Amino acid sequence: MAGVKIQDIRKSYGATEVIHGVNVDISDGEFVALVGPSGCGKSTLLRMIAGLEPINGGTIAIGDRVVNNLPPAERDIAMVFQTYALYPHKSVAENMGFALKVAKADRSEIDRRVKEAAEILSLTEYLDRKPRHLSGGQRQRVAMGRAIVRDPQVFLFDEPLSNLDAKLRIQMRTEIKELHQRLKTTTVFVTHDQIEAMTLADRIVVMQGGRIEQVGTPLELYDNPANAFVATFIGAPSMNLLAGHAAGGQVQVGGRQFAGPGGAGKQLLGVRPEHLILADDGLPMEVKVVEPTGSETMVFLRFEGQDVTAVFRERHAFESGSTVHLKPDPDHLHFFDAETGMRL
Ligand SMILES: Nc1ncnc2c1ncn2[C@@H]1O[C@H](COP(=O)(O)OP(=O)(O)OP(=O)(O)O)[C@@H](O)[C@H]1O
Repeated sequence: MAGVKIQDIRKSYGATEVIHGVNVDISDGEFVALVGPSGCGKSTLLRMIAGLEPINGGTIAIGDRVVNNLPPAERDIAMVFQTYALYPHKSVAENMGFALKVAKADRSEIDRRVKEAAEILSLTEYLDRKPRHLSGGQRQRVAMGRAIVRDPQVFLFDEPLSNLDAKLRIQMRTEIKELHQRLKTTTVFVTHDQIEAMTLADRIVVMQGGRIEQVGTPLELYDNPANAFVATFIGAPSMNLLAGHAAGGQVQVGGRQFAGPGGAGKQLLGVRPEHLILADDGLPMEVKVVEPTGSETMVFLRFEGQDVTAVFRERHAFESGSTVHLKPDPDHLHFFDAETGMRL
């Protein structure tokens, strides 16, 4: 096994630079998720680790080998794609063993490894089937099986769950997590789904516009987002950002004062939906839509021209159009500079 060290990596397509000097140090055995909105460069970064895209600057090392100029086959990695990329005319067993066959491994060794991977992934009874006779989840497992049999130093996943329906996605997410707990192979997992990143990863790299916004454990990002972008990207529903004005150590929002971080001028008061409390001295907000999910009540509101979301553990039957008073929990406030978005 091996870690992955990414140092000052740059990537351009023609004259346009799309990755602007990225640094990430992934430990041996760690599960790291790359997240960010569409076009932020996460797939490009993954493909550079895989050797599928040339690098324009910086170095990538897997273990103690700099791999910049090594072709994919010599990097000791295995990649699982969104489309699974299975051979339609080969059986599950042939798909899973193909890379070993190409590498001229012994027939008995291939059989042994394929059987072992099939066992881990509950695919044993499907080994003779063709991919078209499998469900989406089973195909996904074959794609993972193909990666496992090679026993690589690093697994690279490029949005592997995005073709599955919601229920299967959650099931496969758990399977991937169990697999990682069992094999402890260093993993880099690209997704645009922050929940997937939160639930799977040891650490998350949040990207935007070809740059890293923040790297941290899921709860570090949730509790201490470095800026307003990370604050709203991590967590669903998103953190509310209320326009405020800072002076004399206080931040004024809607005529109420909150103990702030200091400074003067425009600031954003960040509060997560679960940290809005019903209170008579709360901020007056207009109820737009109420969504009861059974386990909780999600409420969409308007406050001084801004959209606000609140989530309650209890059931509430608020009338649409009515006014409720909600107070940001003083123990869970976040403040950001309104101009730069940086945490204060
Ligand atoms: N072959 C290419 N030629 C030119 N520009 C490209 C090429 N491939 C990607 N890009 C650009 O590079 C940037 C990063 O793309 P990338 O696919 O890595 O983003 P992403 O974060 O993975 O997005 P998505 O979630 O939509 O897949 C985008 O602006 C994209 O338009």
